[in-house]
Amino acid sequence: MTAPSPLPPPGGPAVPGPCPALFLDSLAKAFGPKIAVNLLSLAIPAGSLYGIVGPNGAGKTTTLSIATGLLLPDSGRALVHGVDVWAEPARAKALLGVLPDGLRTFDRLSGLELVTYSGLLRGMPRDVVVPRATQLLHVLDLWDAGTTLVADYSAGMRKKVHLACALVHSPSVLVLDEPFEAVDPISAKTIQKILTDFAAAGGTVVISSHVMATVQRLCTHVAIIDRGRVVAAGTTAEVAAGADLEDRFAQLVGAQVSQEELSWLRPSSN
Ligand SMILES: Nc1ncnc2c1ncn2[C@@H]1O[C@H](COP(=O)(O)OP(=O)(O)OP(=O)(O)O)[C@@H](O)[C@H]1O
Repeated sequence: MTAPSPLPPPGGPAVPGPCPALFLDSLAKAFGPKIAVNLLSLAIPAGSLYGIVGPNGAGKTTTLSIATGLLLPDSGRALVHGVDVWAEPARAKALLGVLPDGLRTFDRLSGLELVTYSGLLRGMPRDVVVPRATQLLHVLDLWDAGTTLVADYSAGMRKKVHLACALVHSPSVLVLDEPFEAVDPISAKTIQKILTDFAAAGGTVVISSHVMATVQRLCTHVAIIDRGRVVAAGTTAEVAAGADLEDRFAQLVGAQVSQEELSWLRPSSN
């Protein structure tokens, strides 16, 4: 077995150009005694499709929430194309499209109403937002839901309609927390194509995911987060180092599949 090549330093490789699309600078966040994000730094290049992976509780959602202005850090900065998310929230948020984890939204609306409302909130004219919302609902296979309220959507449908809300204003940087969770395989492929096309056109996509095969196939770059810190970051090929990303992940976070047997877990005979 060949030894894996040395990893690029945490924080990622040198970024081409003067200004990363998203720059996280020494972010820290604690919830009481729990340190969720521990001086985390990461530079996400413009035009990249950047995967953020890590074990449960590693701090991914907390990091992405800070990066998108949804959660105030204890210290550190997050810059979107050089604009400080906390110093200039309106300017920074205009550049962002966000799919937060466990989003609570105005779900007593139909899909068309919700996506249209998102665009209007972003200051888009109605005659631009309605055709875009309509097209997004068709592409994401939600149009047939018609007047069904988002509150009555399935989990996967909700994920897709919130993705449509994140896309409708055509932002520069998309930050998507678990975009493929609960989504059917055909819709997942559609979403992957949307994201790949968006990045090819110069947009930047940041996704968190637990599906290593998808991250390895889809993402140009990846960061592995563990205990609130970046343990590896760089191009997907650099981080995978010729191995399966899943194996590298396990190696880097020191995780092992539990061998403990649940001897009591047997189909009962009566
Ligand atoms: N609002 C909160 N109050 C208290 N603790 C929190 C809060 N949000 C997150 N935490 C804690 O911070 C840590 C990081 O949580 P976070 O949700 O960022 O992890 P994650 O990497 O997104 O996990 P997962 O992969 O399971 O979604 C966890 O230990 C979690 O319990």
